[in-house]
Amino acid sequence: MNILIIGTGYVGTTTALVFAEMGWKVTGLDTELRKIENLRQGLLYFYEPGLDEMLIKHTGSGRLQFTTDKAKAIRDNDVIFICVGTPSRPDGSADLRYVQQVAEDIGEHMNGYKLIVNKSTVPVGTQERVTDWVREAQVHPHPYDVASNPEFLREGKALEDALHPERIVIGADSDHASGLLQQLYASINCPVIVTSPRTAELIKYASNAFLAAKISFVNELARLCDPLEVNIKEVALGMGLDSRIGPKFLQAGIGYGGSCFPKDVAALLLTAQELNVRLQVLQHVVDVNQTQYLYLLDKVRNRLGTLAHKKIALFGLAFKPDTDDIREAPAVRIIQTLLQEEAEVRICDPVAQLPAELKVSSVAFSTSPEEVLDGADAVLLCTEWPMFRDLDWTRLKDRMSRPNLFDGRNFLDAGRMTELGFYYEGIGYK
Ligand SMILES: NC(=O)c1ccc[n+]([C@@H]2O[C@H](COP(=O)([O-])OP(=O)(O)OC[C@H]3O[C@@H](n4cnc5c(N)ncnc54)[C@H](O)[C@@H]3O)[C@@H](O)[C@H]2O)c1
Ligand SMILES: O=c1ccn([C@@H]2O[C@H](COP(=O)(O)OP(=O)(O)O[C@H]3O[C@H](CO)[C@@H](O)[C@H](O)[C@H]3O)[C@@H](O)[C@H]2O)c(=O)[nH]1
Repeated sequence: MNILIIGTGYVGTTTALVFAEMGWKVTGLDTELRKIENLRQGLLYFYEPGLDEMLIKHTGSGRLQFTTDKAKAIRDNDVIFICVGTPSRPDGSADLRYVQQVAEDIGEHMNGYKLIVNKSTVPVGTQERVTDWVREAQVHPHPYDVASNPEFLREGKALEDALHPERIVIGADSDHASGLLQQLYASINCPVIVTSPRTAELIKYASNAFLAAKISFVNELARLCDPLEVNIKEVALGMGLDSRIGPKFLQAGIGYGGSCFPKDVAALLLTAQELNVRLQVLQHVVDVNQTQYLYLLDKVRNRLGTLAHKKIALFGLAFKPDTDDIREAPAVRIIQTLLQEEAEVRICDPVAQLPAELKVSSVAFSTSPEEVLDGADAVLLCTEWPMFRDLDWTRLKDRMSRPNLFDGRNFLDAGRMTELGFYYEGIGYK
């Protein structure tokens, strides 16, 4: 079977590489020529550890090629994975315009049986809509199946997650389609759930919503830990050892960001609203997350008084370590609020870049921690890049005007930082 991956973003590129690694012949298709030209030369246009080596390996092995020629790519391949973006519309619903475009392209150019697999995160019922869009665009009636195969990889760990997933979910309404998909994934050793497309689509949203809920739960609890003078990290450790709870996603901080949780939680809430079902827990998950970064800023204000004309350094811009992605990053919201309050902001991140709207005179950017700390009234740690733990904090302290350290990820050792002479506050952790 030849595989076509449509959309060469995080998910598409990783999926293409993983199938090439499994020995399949894979083509990556995108509308953006610049991305395709880079990928052909073995160059990634985003930062994701491990992907570049694998890209060079497989563009060289001849198992992986990239193109912008959709008609030929659709004709030449039997299995087509849709990996395009499904961004939020202003009302929070998932914008399916790219999925629809791809479905129509497939319908128009198909020349025989195709297995169309949707990997993008899409609302329940999308498999049926894709089936219709393909049929309506067909020039000649060719047979096809549409299956759902949601992706669970994390940015920063994309390759590891895609090569060693904890489960594969296949939503198909034909044995032929689910059989082909199981054959494609045969060399991956993990539980495979074969279910209906609607169930598969909901499993994806439910998983992200639950993980987001874990984070908001622990974040809210961290706010209680502060006045109780209890350490949230120890509470989370004690809770997480119960296998029914588990230790992961109990790290309190400034809230979740990224291209998935905020968008997918919003889309699930909208689906429920359309069906007159109230998802009250999930609504509260959003409310907590939207105020969590402000909680850190309250701490800074309590310490410094007004933020106007204060020099505030931020360590970390990306929504999490090991990525340059700043979509919905809490750090960006923090910077916007600091600017509204007329603070002077300096930011250090090893790979993420400032977005155009933050390239203003009161914002300075550097990859050097020393530089951003010069004369600072406070430093706010927003992304737990390992490099921030390994810094010579004693030396850094001397560069600051006042050694105030607000750790938005509870990443540094509070005791050690206090011993070094910092005023240290984390989230539910001192
Ligand atoms: N980023 C993640 O970690 C992650 C993980 C799991 C699931 N998802 C989901 O997977 C989907 C893709 O996410 P992503 O982060 O890879 O998106 P992305 O924005 O990085 O990439 C999407 C790609 O699709 C291309 N594209 C758009 N329309 C096209 C068309 N008509 N034909 C060909 N290419 C087209 C774009 O140019 C872009 O390169 C989303 O639904 C997302 O929610 C993302
Ligand atoms: O204990 C935790 C764990 C995470 N986060 C934050 O949560 C956000 C999301 O982190 P993570 O889930 O690691 O990254 P994503 O790449 O957004 O991956 C999520 O979203 C993807 C897209 O749907 C899914 O495929 C993944 O399974 C799901 O983990 C980040 O801002 C983290 O800082 C916390 O605040 N506390």
